[in-house]
Amino acid sequence: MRDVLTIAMPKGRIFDDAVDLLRQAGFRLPPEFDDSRKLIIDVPEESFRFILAKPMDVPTYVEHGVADLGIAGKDVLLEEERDVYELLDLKISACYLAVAGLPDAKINELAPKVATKYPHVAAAYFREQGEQVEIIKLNGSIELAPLIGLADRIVDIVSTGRTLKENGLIEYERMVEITSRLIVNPVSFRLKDTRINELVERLSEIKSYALQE
Ligand SMILES: Nc1ncnc2c1ncn2[C@@H]1O[C@H](COP(=O)(O)OP(=O)(O)OP(=O)(O)O)[C@@H](O)[C@H]1O
Ligand SMILES: O=P(O)(O)OC[C@H]1O[C@H](OP(=O)(O)OP(=O)(O)O)[C@H](O)[C@@H]1O
Repeated sequence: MRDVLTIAMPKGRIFDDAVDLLRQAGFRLPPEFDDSRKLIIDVPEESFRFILAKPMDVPTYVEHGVADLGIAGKDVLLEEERDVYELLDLKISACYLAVAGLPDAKINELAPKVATKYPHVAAAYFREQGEQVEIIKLNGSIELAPLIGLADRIVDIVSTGRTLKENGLIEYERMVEITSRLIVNPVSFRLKDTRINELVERLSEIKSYALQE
């Protein structure tokens, strides 16, 4: 009997891209993946169990071993710093992290305030730049912060750039490119290596096929 692999999937933006990728790799995922509120989806024909989690929580499930594998944005992996291995860059849900703010902001603020959903990434970035900042953690609508005077700058995800533009903000610095990654629990990787390597191989084949095009 094949080992069952439990995979933590991020709900939201990445989900559809991740499902498409698994289907392209030849895994038969039932219609529940297209429209369902279920948080656990078993696919016995493929010996998979999927758990549907908040994107920021995926590495937590994998670190604790309740999921063998997970799909998470590089932004989440940088912020969470969990004890997991990154197996593959899936090259889906591409975006980047940037420092942004108002176009006419004063340059020499003393310890400027930085609003972000990514306090650890932001703190590490400004530390490396030798700049002292005060980090303000928000959970969304980050672009509001400079508009209403809560912060001088923001560190946030940019994809099309539309949110910055429509709120009259500009990008100061592009920090790091983001794509989604396949991550694994280190113990699962040892115990279920055959199945996990097969999954990685099938996903890598699509990647190389896509690159040839
Ligand atoms: N334009 C984008 N904005 C935010 N995240 C993006 C974008 N494009 C791709 N991503 C990827 O999608 C992930 C976030 O997905 P999503 O927006 O569904 O979750 P979330 O913001 O954590 O959820 P919620 O809005 O429920 O708090 C990020 O971790 C990032 O890797
Ligand atoms: O460059 P764009 O294509 O405009 O995408 C970037 C925006 O999308 C995300 O917000 P989200 O929609 O997740 O809402 P949130 O503010 O609730 O996090 C992100 O935080 C930016 O605000």
